Amino acid sequence: MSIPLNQAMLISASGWQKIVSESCSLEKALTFCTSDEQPEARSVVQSLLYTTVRHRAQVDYLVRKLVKKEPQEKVRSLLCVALALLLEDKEKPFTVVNQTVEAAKTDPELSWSSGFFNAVLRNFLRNRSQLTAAFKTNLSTRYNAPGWWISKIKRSYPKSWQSILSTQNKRPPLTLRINRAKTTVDEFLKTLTEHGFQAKPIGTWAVMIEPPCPVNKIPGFSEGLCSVQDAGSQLVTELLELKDGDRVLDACAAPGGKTAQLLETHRLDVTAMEIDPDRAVRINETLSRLGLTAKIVVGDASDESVLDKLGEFDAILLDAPCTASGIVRRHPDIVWSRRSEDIDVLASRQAHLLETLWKKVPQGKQLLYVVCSIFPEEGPMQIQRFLDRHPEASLKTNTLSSDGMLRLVPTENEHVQGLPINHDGFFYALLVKGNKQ
Ligand SMILES: C[S@@+](CC[C@H](N)C(=O)[O-])C[C@H]1O[C@@H](n2cnc3c(N)ncnc32)[C@H](O)[C@@H]1O
Repeated sequence: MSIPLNQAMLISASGWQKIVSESCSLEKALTFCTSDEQPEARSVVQSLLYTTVRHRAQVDYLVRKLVKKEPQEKVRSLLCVALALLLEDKEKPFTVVNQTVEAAKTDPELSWSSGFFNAVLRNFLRNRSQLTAAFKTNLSTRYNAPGWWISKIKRSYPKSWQSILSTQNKRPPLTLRINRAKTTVDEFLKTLTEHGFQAKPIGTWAVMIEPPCPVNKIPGFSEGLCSVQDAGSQLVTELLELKDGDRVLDACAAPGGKTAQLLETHRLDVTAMEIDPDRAVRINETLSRLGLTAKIVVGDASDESVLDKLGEFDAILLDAPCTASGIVRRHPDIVWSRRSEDIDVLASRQAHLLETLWKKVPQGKQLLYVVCSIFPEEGPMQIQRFLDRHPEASLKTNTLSSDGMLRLVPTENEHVQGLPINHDGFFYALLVKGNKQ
């Protein structure tokens, strides 16, 4: 390990404090408490913070049970990180206890409490089975999500809500998109095997590496032979019907994963639009590594006057801003940072984007609507309302979806013909103007 565990725990505790008391995102907390110059230390802290957020409801429950008086914020944070590490079971329990005590001793504001950590953590270890058995009696501690989130998934998916919630609380696989412009899946798998990696195909261009590893260790990554992308997110080019020479608008493009995928698939003239200038920079970074180019425009895709300056397009991709309820495996803090009111707010932004972009779709051409959400308001309900308002619009069916709407819920092993095996939650709808089927 690049830094001693006790130091990593102390740093993670400061990040955890930001997440809990300032509702800071995991990504921001990580930037706040670690530096770019120490990538290895950052990756240890990142792993500790992810572990703690994946056990958030459980560690909150344990603190309530094990500590009579609400501890000070800083004490509480280190305790949460330590309890999450014990629940994760990757380190020896007494290593975790000792390292927590060491961490407290090295911090002047915590040194008085080293005995407290020792006592609380040992108490947890003595009563572990009884305390953790209680997790199962409450849905929030069972699935590590707030009550409203669980009720929402339960109402939306009455048959599969449990499997969705438990998949959401697991670590995601490392999935790559193979760059078909430069190699093939078979060729790439061969290279991986030769370098001692375990990998398997899980979608047409999707390969999963087990166990996950830093991307700079993957052979061919820096040469652009592959990119990191969930298998569920890779279906854009299977759905949108494109040919070389087409002009495509990728309306909500940053960080450019799908822009790159479009350009790897065909010789296209792509305009990648993004409202956030900082995020737009990332499109360029994504494309440069792969040796690809697109016209990058910083602007609001729901502003007709901005769109009018861009000319005509043969196809439009709208990968709309959403609650991201489908990608909780990769961003476990989402369940805690989202509020139920966000769903309607985002659904109306999506509807506005759809309305404006639809005007730019020529007769007989397509718009592919995508969200990485599994909430019906952002998916099927959104599209049904759109179709009700637009008699000239229809859904295009395809081999992956018999009604033109593809609803992917997060799964680890579902094997439906044509779809990836292990993927996050996504929703796709392929809309066509004027061509009723
Ligand atoms: C789901 S992400 C897109 C992911 C991207 N397509 C990819 O595959 O890498 C949505 C993006 O849309 C941007 N966005 C939100 N509202 C927008 C708007 N009105 N116009 C353009 N971009 C917008 C967000 O800043 C965010 O970067």
